[in-house]
Amino acid sequence: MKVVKFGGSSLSTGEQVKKVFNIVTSDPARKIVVVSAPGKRFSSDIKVTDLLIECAEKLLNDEDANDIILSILERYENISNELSLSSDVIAGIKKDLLDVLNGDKSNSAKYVESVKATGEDNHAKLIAAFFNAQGVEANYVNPKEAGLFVTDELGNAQVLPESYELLYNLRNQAGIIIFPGFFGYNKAGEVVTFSRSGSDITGSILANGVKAEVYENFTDVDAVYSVNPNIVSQPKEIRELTYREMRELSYAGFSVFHDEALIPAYRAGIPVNVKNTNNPNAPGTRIVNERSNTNGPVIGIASDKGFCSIYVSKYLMNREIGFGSKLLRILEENGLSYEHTPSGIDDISIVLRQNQMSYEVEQNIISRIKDELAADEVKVEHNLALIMIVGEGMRHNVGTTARASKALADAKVNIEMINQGSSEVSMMFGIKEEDERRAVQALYHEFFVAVAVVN
Ligand SMILES: Nc1ncnc2c1ncn2[C@@H]1O[C@H](COP(=O)(O)OP(=O)(O)O)[C@@H](O)[C@H]1O
Ligand SMILES: N[C@@H](CC(=O)OP(=O)(O)O)C(=O)O
Repeated sequence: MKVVKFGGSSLSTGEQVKKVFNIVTSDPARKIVVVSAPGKRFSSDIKVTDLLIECAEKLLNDEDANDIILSILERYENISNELSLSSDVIAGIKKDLLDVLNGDKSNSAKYVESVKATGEDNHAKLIAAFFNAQGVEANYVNPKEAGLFVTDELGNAQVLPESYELLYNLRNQAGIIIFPGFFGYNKAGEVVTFSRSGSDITGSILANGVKAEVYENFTDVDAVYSVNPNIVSQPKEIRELTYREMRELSYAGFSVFHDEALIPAYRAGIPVNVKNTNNPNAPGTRIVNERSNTNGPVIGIASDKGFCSIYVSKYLMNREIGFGSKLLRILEENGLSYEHTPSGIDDISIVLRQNQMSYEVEQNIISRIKDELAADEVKVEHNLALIMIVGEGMRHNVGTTARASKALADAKVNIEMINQGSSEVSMMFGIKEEDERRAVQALYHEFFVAVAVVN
C-alpha cells in the first residue's frame, strides 16, 4: 500500500486534478491520497490558504470580506466546472465555508485555524466527488474520524502518538481514501493546523500509521535538486538522499519538502519518493536510510534568510560553570527558540530567527546579559542568511571546509560565522543576507562544477 500526497500546485486547476486522477488510478497500490488546498496556478497567483487567512482576519476585524469569499469560492467553482462536476459539489463547499466563517469568533486564533483548514477539507471532498464521477470508488475521510489527533499548538501542531494505531484501520477501508492534509484535531475535538506547507506532514503520519511500502510526495519539480532552482538554473537532480541529509536540507531552506515531515516516515523506515505530477514517469528523488551512490562530499546546498545573531564575549567564559545555561535561560524567559550556538573559548553566538524578537525584547535581552552575566560585550547582528552544505560524504572528507571557505572568499563573500553540525553531515555558514545568492552560486560552482546561474 502506498500513501500519495499532492501539493497545492498539483491541484490548482481541473487539468491538474485530472493528472492526479490518472496517477492514482494507474497503480492499485495508491490507496491513500492526501491533498492540499488549491495552490498557485502561476507565480503571482495566491494560494487558497492565504486567501482564507486574509478572509478570517478581515472578519475578525469586522471588515467586509465579500470579495475575498467570492474569490475563494471561484477557485473551487473553476476547478469543479473544468471537471464537469454536479452543482451539488459547489453548493456543499459554499455551505461548509459559510458555516465556518459564521462560526464562533470568541477565540480568534482558533477561529483562524478552522477557516484555514477548510482549504484542504473542501478540496478533498471535491476530489473524492471527481473520482466517483469517473466511476472509481473514493471516499473523503475526515481526520477526526480517522483518529489524527494532535497537540494544541495552533499553527504548529505535533501528532499525538496514539494516532498511529488508530490510523492503521484506514487499511481496511474500501476504495481510495481522499484525506485532507494540513490539520488534525486536539483532544477537545477542535481543528489544529500543522505549520505552513504541513500537508507533507499529514502524508508522512499516514504512511507511518498504515505502514505503507512508500510515501510518494508529488509536487511540481522532477526531483529534489542539489540547490534551490530559483538560485541556480537547471541544478543537478538528486536521485537518492538519506533522511538525515533531507532533514538538514529542508530545515535549511529546501521548501520542496517540509522538514518536520521526515520524522514519521523515518521512524517507520518508510522510503519517501518526491515525484512530479507533471512528469510522473521521471524517477524523482528517493529518501532512504542509507544511500549507495557516491557523488562527492556534498549532496546539497540550502540557504535561508531572516536570521540574527547575539554575540556574547566574556574573558574566561570557558571556566564559568553554567554560563551557557544562564544565557539560554534568558532567551527561554523571553519565549525565544534558537537555531545554532557556534562558540569559542571566551565567546559564543546564538543564532535565531529574527522575526521572533521585537526591538523591546532585544533591548531587554542585551541589558540582562550584560547585568546578570557580567558579559564584556553583547552585540546583535541582523539580516543574516544561513547557508547549509550537506552530505554524508563530509564525515570522511577533511577538505570540505577549506574548499567552501575559499569559494566564498573568491566570490568576495565575508563569512560571519561557521558551525560544523555535530551530526557531521552538515556545515553552516552565516553571511550577510545581500550575499546569499552570490554565496550559494559560488558554492554550487565549487562542488557541482560550472553551470549557468539565474541573476
Ligand atoms: N532544492 C530544491 N529542489 C526542488 N525544488 C525546490 C528546491 N528548493 C526550493 N524548491 C522549490 O520548491 C517548489 C515545490 O514546493 P511547493 O511549492 O511547496 O510544492 P507543492 O505545491 O507541491 O507543495 C519547487 O517548485 C521549487 O521552486
Ligand atoms: N495549504 C497549506 C498546506 C500545504 O501543504 O500546502 P502546499 O502543499 O501547497 O505547500 C499551506 O499553504 O500551507
